[in-house]
Amino acid sequence: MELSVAQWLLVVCLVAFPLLYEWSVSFKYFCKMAFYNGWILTLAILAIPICAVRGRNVENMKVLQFMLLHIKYLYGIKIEVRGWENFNIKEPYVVVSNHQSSLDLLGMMEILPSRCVPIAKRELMYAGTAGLACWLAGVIFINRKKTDDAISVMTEAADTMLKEDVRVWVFPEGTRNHSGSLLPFKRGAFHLAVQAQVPVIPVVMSSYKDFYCKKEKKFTTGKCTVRILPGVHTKGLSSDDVPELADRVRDMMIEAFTQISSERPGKGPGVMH
Ligand SMILES: CCCCCCCCCCCCCCCCC(=O)SCCNC(=O)CCNC(=O)[C@H](O)C(C)(C)COP(=O)(O)OP(=O)(O)OC[C@H]1O[C@@H](n2cnc3c(N)ncnc32)[C@H](O)[C@@H]1OP(=O)(O)O
Ligand SMILES: CCCCCCCC/C=C\CCCCCCCC(=O)OC[C@@H](O)COP(=O)(O)O
Repeated sequence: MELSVAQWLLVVCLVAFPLLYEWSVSFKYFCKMAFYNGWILTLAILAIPICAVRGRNVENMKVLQFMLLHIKYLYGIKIEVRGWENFNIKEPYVVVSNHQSSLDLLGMMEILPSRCVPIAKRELMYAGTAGLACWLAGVIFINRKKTDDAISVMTEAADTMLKEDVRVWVFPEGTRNHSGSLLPFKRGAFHLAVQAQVPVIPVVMSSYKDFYCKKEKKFTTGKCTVRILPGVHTKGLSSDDVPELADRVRDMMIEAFTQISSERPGKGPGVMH
């Protein structure tokens, strides 16, 4: 049997791809990340018409949550959640969490409370189908390059939280951080909570360094612990109290991060790049 050039190429690809995938840690990393983004963009195509029926509405976040929940199984990531009881508050609140990577979406979807929308950088709105799906689900977009704009969007959010019974999820580090600890906090989330006089609920996701490292191009299966900490009340606080509030919450989160990241013997939060 004679094979054509195209058939030879196909055979080489079919053999080479799995071999390369198994042998090269970084090839595997690129494939897994590309599939992660590609799969989310594809799921968004399905989510858009379902969400569009309701128009822009925070209830659509449930659709996205439901459609994204299976991804942890595709990647063999076990997520253990602790502190569910701390979400048992009927009123609105501000969730603040650490931000290591776009994989945080998995932990976020695992515990996302009802009627809760994340605050995201404006660039995400232009991420094709995912951006449109986020917009339809009521994600609040801020322009990080224009402080005044970002602040006025967040001030408006304080109003919306109370009027429409909405919770808000903020990454107070303001950017992804793989350093093995938490960056200094930006204060927007805490101004928001004080303006709306609602509690801040810190959420901490343990270090991914056992299974994911952007710098080493490593991405294997693994386990992540997500801890929901007790809410910190803001009743009676004013904007003068924001720096102290932000520092207090950050200290609580660093302590929890260090603890849940170093539970297995010989493991610590270490440095992840
Ligand atoms: C099925 C298909 C699915 C498809 C889609 C799937 C997706 C599903 C949805 C998931 C989406 C997830 C999205 C995650 C995305 C995460 C991100 O994008 S993180 C990046 C964006 N987030 C943030 O930046 C939040 C944190 N940032 C802040 O809080 C900042 O403070 C800021 C409000 C943005 C302003 O930042 P900056 O311009 O850098 O200025 P600062 O120095 O921080 O602040 C200046 C000054 O102003 C004070 N201040 C801040 N906020 C307020 C306020 N609301 N009111 C009054 N004053 C405020 C601040 O305290 C500073 O003053 P100070 O004296 O120095 O303290
Ligand atoms: C036609 C246009 C095609 C665009 C393709 C874009 C690919 C993006 C595909 C899927 C989007 C996945 C959604 C993941 C949501 C998580 C977002 C995220 O983690 O954003 C990072 C942001 O918090 C901090 O950004 P920086 O670390 O400051 O940077």
